[in-house]
Amino acid sequence: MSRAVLLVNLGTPAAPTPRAVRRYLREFLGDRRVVPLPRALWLPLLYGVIAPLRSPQVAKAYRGIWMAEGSPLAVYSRRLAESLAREAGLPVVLAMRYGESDMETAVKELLRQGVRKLTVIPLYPQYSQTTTASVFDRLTEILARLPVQPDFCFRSDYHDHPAYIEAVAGSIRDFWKRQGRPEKLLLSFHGLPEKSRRQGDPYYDQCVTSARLIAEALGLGTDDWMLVFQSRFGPARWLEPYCVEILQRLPQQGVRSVDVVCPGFAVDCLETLEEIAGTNREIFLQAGGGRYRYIPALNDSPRHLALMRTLAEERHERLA
Ligand SMILES: C=CC1=C(C)c2cc3[nH]c(cc4nc(cc5[nH]c(cc1n2)c(C)c5CCC(=O)O)C(CCC(=O)O)=C4C)c(C)c3C=C
Ligand SMILES: [Fe+2]
Ligand SMILES: [Fe+2]
Repeated sequence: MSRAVLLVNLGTPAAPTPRAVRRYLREFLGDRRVVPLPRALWLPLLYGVIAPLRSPQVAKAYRGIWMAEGSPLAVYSRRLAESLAREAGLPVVLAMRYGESDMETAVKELLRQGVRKLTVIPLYPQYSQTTTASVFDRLTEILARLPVQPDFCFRSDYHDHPAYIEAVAGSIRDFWKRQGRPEKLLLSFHGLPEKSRRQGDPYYDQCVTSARLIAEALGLGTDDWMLVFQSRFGPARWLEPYCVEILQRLPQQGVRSVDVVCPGFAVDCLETLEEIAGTNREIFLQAGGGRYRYIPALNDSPRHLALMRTLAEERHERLA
């Protein structure tokens, strides 16, 4: 029986224009897993206020990071999938949860090619109901409508996998070898409403574990690093500490140089390139900081490729 790997990432607007961003935000923020408010309350607000008001400003942010081949999230995800296909010697398909390269087309195409054993790897190292669970829901929704279903293995998370910890720690080590160490390393993860954590989402705990394991692998002391959360959305309380607040405070505490790494992002995207590498640098320097560096995501590096191979092969063994 033929095997294949399906990598799934979040998805991104088709173009850095208000129109394309509006369409993307409607689909993404219209997902109940992302915003679990009553539809009758949320959809009019999303369609009537949030998407129209937010789109022009977010499109401008995308324009600042757009690459010749497209949105960084799509470009790096595609390159990673292509390299994995070459190295692993089996079909690897990339799909997106929202927007172009939809999951349904990808799954149907693999089945048409005779694939009967499918390893699904959402490109989210830490599980959350807003990301991983939404991919699972969509996958099973697609399979539920098919006459024949493949065996499938679903990688719910890899937050403490030694190959993941080593890939991230190794890339930080490489960076420091070339450019020297900072006074403090910030490990910044995408935020989530605090309420999700209270309701049992394991995301926060997994971020804490990943951060601790990465710091341990680097041999860092407690004062050398800090876990923070970025990309807050809306007025509710999100996971703390907020990255922006820490960056404002650190210079007052005598910390002049920081490096920021985002281990929860498999590839660079709007939230790392525009927010962390762009806006937050200005915030730190304005607050009196001296040197601010962003350490890139794993992207299509050999380290990321090795990690993906390990994850793909482990799952295949179980299915064999
Ligand atoms: C309720 C809102 C949001 C939740 C919850 C959320 C969780 C979440 N998101 C990621 C990863 C990414 N998010 C990205 C962009 C993005 N996220 C939100 C909102 C929520 N995210 C919005 C509205 C946007 C779009 C930009 C904006 O309008 O500010 C991206 C980048 C996409 C890209 O095209 O580059 C990623 C990646 C995780 C991991 C997560 C929960 C853990
Ligand atoms: Fe997000
Ligand atoms: Fe953002």
